Amino acid sequence: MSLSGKTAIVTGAAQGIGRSIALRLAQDGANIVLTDVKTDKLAVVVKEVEALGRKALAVTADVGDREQVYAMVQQAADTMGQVDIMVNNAGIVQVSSILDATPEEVETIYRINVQGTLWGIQAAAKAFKAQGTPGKIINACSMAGHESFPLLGVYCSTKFAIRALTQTAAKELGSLGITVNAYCPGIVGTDMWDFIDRRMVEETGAKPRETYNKFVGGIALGRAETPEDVAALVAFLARPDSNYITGQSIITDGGIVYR
Ligand SMILES: NC(=O)C1=CN([C@@H]2O[C@H](COP(=O)(O)OP(=O)(O)OC[C@H]3O[C@@H](n4cnc5c(N)ncnc54)[C@H](O)[C@@H]3O)[C@@H](O)[C@H]2O)C=CC1
Ligand SMILES: CC(=O)C(C)=O
Repeated sequence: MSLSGKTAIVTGAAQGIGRSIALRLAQDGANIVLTDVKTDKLAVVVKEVEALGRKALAVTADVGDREQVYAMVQQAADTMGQVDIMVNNAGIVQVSSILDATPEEVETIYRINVQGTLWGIQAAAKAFKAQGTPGKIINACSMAGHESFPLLGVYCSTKFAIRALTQTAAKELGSLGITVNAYCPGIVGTDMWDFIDRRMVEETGAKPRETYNKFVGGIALGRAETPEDVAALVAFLARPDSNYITGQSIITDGGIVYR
């Protein structure tokens, strides 16, 4: 119960990795503010958090909209009394070649992945500062934030950007007692990978599941990552054990990308 009495905000918490992070932080004692654009699915995760004996608050918000992010963090602080941990998990993927990427696609993914993370860092850091408390900011990066992959170039560039934001925020906020780190998963079989696999079929003529299986086949530990594997790293970054770590984008991919 190392997070007992703490409040964590998790964005993109309605499903996939965000849901698992919310449940793991709740198991570790934290009350959870869950935010996403999928209101119905959020309601299910609220019940799951409450079943673990923690308080849960769902706030529908689009992380790409700065005002909505600030309002969500304020609502979290007002309802829970304080916020201590911010997990900027929400993100989307796109599959297109460098030659085919369109302005609309690029604008959308940068608005959600890059600006969404930036607004989350800003709003959380300002809340910690106003409270006069230290805090932990934890961003979703990817192994694709360390190495780029064909047809995922624009997505990878957003994750490289998140690594840069993580380093800079760590340098700027360290004197306030705020740590800023990122988790970098590998191949996690969520809706995101279903989408990547479908688009790879369209783009390359690969058979369904062929791209996913090829990536999984390259993992040193011999299996795909689970959302719970990712949540375990996030839980470490959220608890005092990681207090002397900041500015790091830590790979958890079972052995694909080595840094
Ligand atoms: N699945 C994977 O293999 C990997 C995922 N990641 C990252 O982990 C994070 C979570 O990914 P998954 O759970 O796999 O994806 P997912 O697609 O299953 O879930 C993403 C969640 O984010 C929410 N979301 C999307 N746009 C939003 C917005 N504008 N505002 C608020 N919420 C929004 C969605 O509604 C959804 O609930 C993402 O940042 C992703 O880039 C990183 C490496 C690998
Ligand atoms: C989805 C993702 O982050 C990959 C392929 O690394």
